[in-house]
Amino acid sequence: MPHEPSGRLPQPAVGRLSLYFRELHRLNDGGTSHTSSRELGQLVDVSPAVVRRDLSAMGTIGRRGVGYEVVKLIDAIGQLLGSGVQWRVVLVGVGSLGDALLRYRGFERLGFRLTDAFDSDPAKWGRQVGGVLVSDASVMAGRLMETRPELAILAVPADQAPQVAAVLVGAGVSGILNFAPTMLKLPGTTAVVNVDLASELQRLAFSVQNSAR
Ligand SMILES: NC(=O)c1ccc[n+]([C@@H]2O[C@H](COP(=O)([O-])OP(=O)(O)OC[C@H]3O[C@@H](n4cnc5c(N)ncnc54)[C@H](O)[C@@H]3O)[C@@H](O)[C@H]2O)c1
Repeated sequence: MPHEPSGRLPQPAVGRLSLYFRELHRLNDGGTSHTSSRELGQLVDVSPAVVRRDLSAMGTIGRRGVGYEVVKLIDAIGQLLGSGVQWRVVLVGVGSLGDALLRYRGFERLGFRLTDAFDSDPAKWGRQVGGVLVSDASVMAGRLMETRPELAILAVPADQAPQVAAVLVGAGVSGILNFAPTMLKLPGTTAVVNVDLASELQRLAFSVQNSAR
């Protein structure tokens, strides 16, 4: 489970910390040991003052003339965002999107381990996708009681999403990353993040259209 202070951070700050985290990994992979609020700010397109404020809110202060130690910052942000621990993640719906997500190798390093995958299509049962076994969705509830994933990725058609989400919640899943273009009505204790790619494209088109005028 994530460390307690993350609950007190405003969502925009959590979003920025996640971006710093990504860029810090990139710097670390490239052999950079220290960074500055100016460099991090440039990488995620915010001002150095915002970077300093976000990092000091989590108790990390850069040293004048030296900056921030990349590895320590990765560790501190990882702990705060819950990536310092392993999360078990189940994926439901192994279609075009689910298949690509199962094959994506970037989740593991952030502490997200895809443990199970389920689909209602018998043609997919028994397949290994990205090293994860795809099973019959009708046995999902029972299986999840054993593997106890904390998080779920929902990649089923929109009309199927509410009932699949209800089964996930019933099996004790605490958070759902929902790719289906529909709003899920779930108990308040279940966290939901909706990723609606089409509406993001619409927002982008709107920005382009309005900045062109
Ligand atoms: N593919 C994309 O780029 C993309 C982009 C944006 C949003 N989405 C959304 O993500 C979701 C998945 O999209 P897709 O393109 O992978 O669709 P898809 O039709 O290729 O795959 C959906 C999968 O879900 C399975 N499924 C259906 N009902 C199920 C159930 N009750 N339980 C378990 N599995 C079930 C199907 O058998 C299928 O394998 C959709 O809601 C779609 O609108 C997809």
